Amino acid sequence: MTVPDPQPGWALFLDVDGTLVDLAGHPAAVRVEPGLRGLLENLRDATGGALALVSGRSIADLDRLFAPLELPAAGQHGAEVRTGRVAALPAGPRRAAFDHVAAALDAVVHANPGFVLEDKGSNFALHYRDRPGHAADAEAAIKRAAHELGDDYEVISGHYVYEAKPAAHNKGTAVLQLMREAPFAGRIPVFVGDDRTDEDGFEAVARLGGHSVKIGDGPTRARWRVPDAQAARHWLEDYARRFAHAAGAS
Ligand SMILES: O=P(O)(O)OC[C@H]1O[C@H](O[C@H]2O[C@H](CO)[C@@H](O)[C@H](O)[C@H]2O)[C@H](O)[C@@H](O)[C@@H]1O
Repeated sequence: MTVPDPQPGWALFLDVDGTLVDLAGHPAAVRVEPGLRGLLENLRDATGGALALVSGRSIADLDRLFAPLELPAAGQHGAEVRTGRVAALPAGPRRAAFDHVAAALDAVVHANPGFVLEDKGSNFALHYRDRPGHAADAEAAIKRAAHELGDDYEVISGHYVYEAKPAAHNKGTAVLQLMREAPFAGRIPVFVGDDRTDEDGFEAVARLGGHSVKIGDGPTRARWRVPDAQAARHWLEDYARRFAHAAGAS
């Protein structure tokens, strides 16, 4: 495990699936471990509020998952960003095209029992975890969806999932946006994540002179690495303990 020496004045950007919660067979089946909400509250206090969830999930989904906590967050891979309590979709989805694409993807799910569709508002995710032999079908369906949604949509892949998302936004653009605002501005950004989409976050914090921590194996642009999500959470617990009274430090 190689991690940066904990310092006061950090702003923390935390991925969710595979980082704060362990992966599960279905998006709704993840378990928020006892103590995780408390850890997030302690980290929020230790960073003077500069703690954000940066996820592929929608912000509404994050709020449901971590209720009653409503933290600063970036959802849908940066397509929506919230500081404080107001969420905004920077580029409103074209509803008619969205409804048509949703119906087409629903038909794909019906034809492929085991596929799971998430309509997140700006992004569509098509999960094939229960039909791993049919990844190509999921990819083709999401490619058709992205094509129909327009040139400004792209396809990304994650753990047994293909997603159609606005190309202009990613976890890196979300970090840069949050870092321009209080209470993040002026702090040293630290991004922790496990997945390919977290690489944009790693790159953004590197540009700002911050730290990037990759969970698990695999190629990465992150500077630091921990073996698994549990090790990352222990490291974050240590940070919260050390700087429990450092709110406002920068
Ligand atoms: O950026 P993240 O917070 O890591 O979110 C990425 C995607 O996570 C969810 O899907 C993944 O986790 C599910 C639950 O463990 C798992 O069943 C699925 O196979 C994974 O792909 C979420 O459902 C997606 O919307 C996020 O984009």
